[in-house]
Amino acid sequence: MTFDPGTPSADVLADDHLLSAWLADAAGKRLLEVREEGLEGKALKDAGDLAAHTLLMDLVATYRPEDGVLSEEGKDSKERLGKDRVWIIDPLDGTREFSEPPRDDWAVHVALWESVDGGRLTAGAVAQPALGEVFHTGHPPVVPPRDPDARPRIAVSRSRPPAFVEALAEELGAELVPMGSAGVKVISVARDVTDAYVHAGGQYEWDSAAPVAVAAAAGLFTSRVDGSPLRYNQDDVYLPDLIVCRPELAERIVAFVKEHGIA
Ligand SMILES: Nc1ncnc2c1ncn2[C@@H]1O[C@H](COP(=O)(O)O)[C@@H](OP(=O)(O)O)[C@H]1O
Ligand SMILES: [Mg+2]
Repeated sequence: MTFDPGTPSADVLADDHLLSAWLADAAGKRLLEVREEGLEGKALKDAGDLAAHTLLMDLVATYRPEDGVLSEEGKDSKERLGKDRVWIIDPLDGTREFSEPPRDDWAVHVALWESVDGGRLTAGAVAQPALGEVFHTGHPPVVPPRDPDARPRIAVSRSRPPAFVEALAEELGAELVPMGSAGVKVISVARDVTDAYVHAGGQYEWDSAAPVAVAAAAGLFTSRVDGSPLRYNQDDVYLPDLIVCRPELAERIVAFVKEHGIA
């Protein structure tokens, strides 16, 4: 049987924060079901991408029919560039890890960009279905304080860690913590599993929009690696690098990149 997300309550429908969380949760539950269908490898990855994308497109069209959409798995209609509200969605981030049960480092990303203040993320949710958790801007994670003398931890890709992050870790006396999914890495900072996620070399708006919305709502520092703001709903959706970290680490990380670059 295919998972039925039901209908969001009136409270959820009236609030973009809660709706983003509801959408991410629904797609996550669908993905848990796909993971039980006996598929493996590429077939499992493809089935997951398609099931979560199809469900989210249906739900956004039903509950926010006027809004634009940018999804990793959909064709990019440039109509979104004329919209005041655009949902930026990665139906399954960490596809590789999704296809390696029982790994839990994969996520569903649902963000809302609005044209206010020159354009910015206004709501977002990251579901980690295998943990049974949805992190969202309606009730942002509370980042616990950390001993300033503790060794910093930096989240990196488990399959393609950028070389410069190793040099950065050495400079900061930090340890690298490999894991899958951009969303899981960003949220690991909010959960105090790590203190920073630094990435360069390639990514797209959907990989970071929802996680960055949640991180910013939790009071974390977010920027491009050169310290400039992350911008979303652009014509070109390639957004190859980012920093998400505890505010107290930001200056040193940006200074390191300025001095050494990312080559
Ligand atoms: N160099 C690169 N170019 C393009 N996308 C990249 C990338 N490095 C990471 N990503 C994307 O960022 C997400 C997290 O990757 P990683 O786990 O290696 O950090 C993945 O998203 P998807 O799983 O949605 O494809 C991956 O495709
Ligand atoms: Mg992704």
